[in-house]
Amino acid sequence: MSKSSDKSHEPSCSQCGSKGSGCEHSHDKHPEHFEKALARSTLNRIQHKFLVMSGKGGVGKSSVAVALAMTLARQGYRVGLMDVDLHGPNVLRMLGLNKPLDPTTTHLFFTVEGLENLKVVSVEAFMPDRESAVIWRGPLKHQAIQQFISDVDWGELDYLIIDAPPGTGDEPLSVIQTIPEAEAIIVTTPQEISLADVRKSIDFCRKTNMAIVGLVENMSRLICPGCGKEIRLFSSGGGQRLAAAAHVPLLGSLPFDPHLVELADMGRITQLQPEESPFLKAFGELVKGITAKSSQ
Ligand SMILES: Nc1ncnc2c1ncn2[C@@H]1O[C@H](COP(=O)(O)OP(=O)(O)OP(=O)(O)O)[C@@H](O)[C@H]1O
Repeated sequence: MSKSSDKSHEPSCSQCGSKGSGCEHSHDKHPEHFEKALARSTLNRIQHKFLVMSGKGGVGKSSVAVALAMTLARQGYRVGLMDVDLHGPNVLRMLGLNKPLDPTTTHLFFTVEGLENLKVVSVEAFMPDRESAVIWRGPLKHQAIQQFISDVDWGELDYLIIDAPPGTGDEPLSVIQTIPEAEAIIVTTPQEISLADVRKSIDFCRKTNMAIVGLVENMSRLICPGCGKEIRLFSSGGGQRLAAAAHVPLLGSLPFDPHLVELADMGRITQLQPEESPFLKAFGELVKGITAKSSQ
């Protein structure tokens, strides 16, 4: 089959299933059908979709999403990173992607120097400046998330990592509606106040039929740079207890890492190396667990 006649990647109409001009339904009258079909055609070319979420704010969702995407990309996987934390997007800042996206570009994603197999998309790229607040209600957020899928030229991907805002509101719900096969990676810190909110995230996943890949406990301990002794910053073992009680796997416990804060603040998170960063080092095992599960 010649390339030009290959319609396998063209979206098919959600009403009749025909591709391209073979469809008799009016998509001018119902553009949402076409948008949905376009999103589905894009999603069919992405193997695994993970939503990084938590009931609690500030537990390290973005850090986990970025480090996961970075580690997978370093291992040679084709990775997309999509920031749907519409009110507090941090992904571009952490990666030092400060320049506005070229408005004439058709592919609508950023690439990261040295990690050309990592594509990054964030609402921040479309705001007039980085200080502008997004003041949107649910339907607009839903539309934005759908367009992040349908309008971005993601191409073939092994993994799409989606960074969600805290809680169980519009954004994770829109992700599930747009990407029903998305699976959750839930981030918590060990203290009870965080675990209580995370139980709600687990309940959210169960009520919406979203599969849970597992739980990640972040900031579980500090490794003293002087003597190497482990210091428990918060109460210990919370992630493990919650994982056991909720019957979800504990994917890993990530240590507190001052290097991470420093480099993320400077927009140089890609300079983190597992040899110097206990946080990134712990991702070695975590990614092994995730890739093993996703290849089953
Ligand atoms: N393991 C860690 N060690 C040290 N600092 C960390 C760790 N994880 C996250 N941080 C720091 O904590 C802060 C919050 O992290 P991050 O933005 O990833 O959290 P979040 O859950 O995405 O936040 P939000 O709820 O606002 O979206 C950042 O300054 C980040 O550098």
